[in-house]
Amino acid sequence: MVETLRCDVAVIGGGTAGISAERAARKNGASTLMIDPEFNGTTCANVGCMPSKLLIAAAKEAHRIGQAGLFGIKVGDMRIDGPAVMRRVRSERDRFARLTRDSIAELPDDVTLRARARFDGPNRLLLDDGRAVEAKSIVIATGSSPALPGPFAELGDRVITSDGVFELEELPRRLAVVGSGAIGLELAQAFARLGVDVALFDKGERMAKIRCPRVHAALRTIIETDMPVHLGVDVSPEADENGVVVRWSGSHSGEAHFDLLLAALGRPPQLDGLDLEKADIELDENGVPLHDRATMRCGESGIFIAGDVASDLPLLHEASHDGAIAGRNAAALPAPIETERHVSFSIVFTDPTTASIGESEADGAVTGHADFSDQGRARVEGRNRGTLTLYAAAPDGRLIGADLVAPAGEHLAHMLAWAIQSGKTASDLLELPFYHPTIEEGLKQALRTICAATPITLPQDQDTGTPPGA
Ligand SMILES: Cc1cc2nc3c(=O)[nH]c(=O)nc-3n(C[C@H](O)[C@H](O)[C@H](O)COP(=O)(O)OP(=O)(O)OC[C@H]3O[C@@H](n4cnc5c(N)ncnc54)[C@H](O)[C@@H]3O)c2cc1C
Ligand SMILES: NC(=O)c1ccc[n+]([C@@H]2O[C@H](COP(=O)([O-])OP(=O)(O)OC[C@H]3O[C@@H](n4cnc5c(N)ncnc54)[C@H](O)[C@@H]3O)[C@@H](O)[C@H]2O)c1
Repeated sequence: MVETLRCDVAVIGGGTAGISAERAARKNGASTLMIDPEFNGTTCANVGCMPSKLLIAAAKEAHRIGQAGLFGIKVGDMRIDGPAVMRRVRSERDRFARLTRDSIAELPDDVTLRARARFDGPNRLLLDDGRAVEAKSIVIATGSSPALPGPFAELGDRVITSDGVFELEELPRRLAVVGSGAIGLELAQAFARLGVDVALFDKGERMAKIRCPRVHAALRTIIETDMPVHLGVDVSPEADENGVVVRWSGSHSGEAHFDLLLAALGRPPQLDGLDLEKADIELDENGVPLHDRATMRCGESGIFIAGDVASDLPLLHEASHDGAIAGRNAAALPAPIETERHVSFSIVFTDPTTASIGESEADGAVTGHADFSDQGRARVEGRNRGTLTLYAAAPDGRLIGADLVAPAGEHLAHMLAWAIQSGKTASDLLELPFYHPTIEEGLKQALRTICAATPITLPQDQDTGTPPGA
């Protein structure tokens, strides 16, 4: 006889989205169970956001020291101690991971189930420990995992993904990075700035899904100062006695030798083994349950989805928001509440920072540009590289999106995302104070272009001149 556990809301997956869903469901009065085979802390803490930012922090430091000469400061020979760099990445990473595990350990005892779950019906799950769970509603929060297609997988120990890269004891001498999305770009630049001989490849023509050609061209120029970039190429990797030989063809062709290949080829949702055919929900062409982003509900069912597995915006803050929405609505079934979603934005932690916010050059959108190569504060700091394109709706001049690669880009991206979500126009922003001398002043150029291109007026009570270097 199968032991069957019962609850109001069962959550499959104990990562960021699952933890948030369980918390929201319990807060809304539901009895909950959260199921995960490991409860090993989140992807973000173990192999995602945090270790990648730790590696980038080391690279940034090395780069800054390398730039010291620009300011007349002589620092002598810099030596990068690769094993020490990787040790700090891991020890700080382990601390973050431990904190996420501690927060799971603090949950009431009867909430967590250490097992792998699969559907046995729309309201029933089977666990790999032989037990079953019956729930009024179920939240799928199983995350995503790195893609490693055939020719890459065949490289054996000569290929790594983001799951293994932070375990390297030593920095490789020569590294091929295939995939110029967020993961590939961030890690390629970090390793290059730590002295690794890196080359970056992508079958596509656009890095980090940047929409504006002008911003993309600036990004490419910046990345090419750190490494060769091969876009629009088919990559054929092959293991040899010294490492990996990479041959490429397409927009151009060539061959080069590396010690290791980092595959950053996307992260498909983790749906294998969930037996979704028994869940009685509709799937899209990629097998992802169709769902409404306002409720995270799958059709009219009692099943909800949250985080990377939903394949909407595989980002940490979205996973956490998805989870809160799904958990609350799973508890509120059958009366889900619609939530207006945040303006979308993604920040890629290159130096300078790359970001895409909101919508792009939709029909009739007006664009404004700002260039940071001669911007005052950026020049003062020797960080004067990058450009920004703002998109505004015509004819009202309401800001709808932006693409940028710019110094202080993560802060500009937040300001712009908040302004867009608040429905501000270019003119509204120009009425706000801009401190001098700051990187933020660089925005004025783009905002003024938008005012000039739309019927909205430049604010009458503001100076339209520019302080030195603004
Ligand atoms: C290298 C890297 C860098 C990143 N950097 C950033 C960044 O800077 N900013 C940002 O916003 N995002 C970043 N991300 C993305 C971010 O980490 C993810 O969007 C986020 O962690 C997804 O959370 P999740 O809850 O969906 O998945 P996870 O945290 O992976 O949780 C999924 C859980 O489901 C469990 N599970 C799977 N199958 C089953 C099953 N059948 N039964 C039970 N449990 C199951 C797994 O064990 C896992 O614990 C990065 C990702 C990577 C890889
Ligand atoms: N800073 C951040 O917020 C951050 C950082 C890292 C990751 N992430 C999240 O993780 C997700 C996954 O990141 P990712 O970079 O792996 O995926 P991605 O989908 O962003 O990029 C994958 C890239 O690999 C290329 N590619 C795929 N197959 C290829 C092949 N066979 N040969 C050559 N190129 C190939 C694609 O053209 C694409 O440019 C991102 O979508 C992002 O949401 C976010």
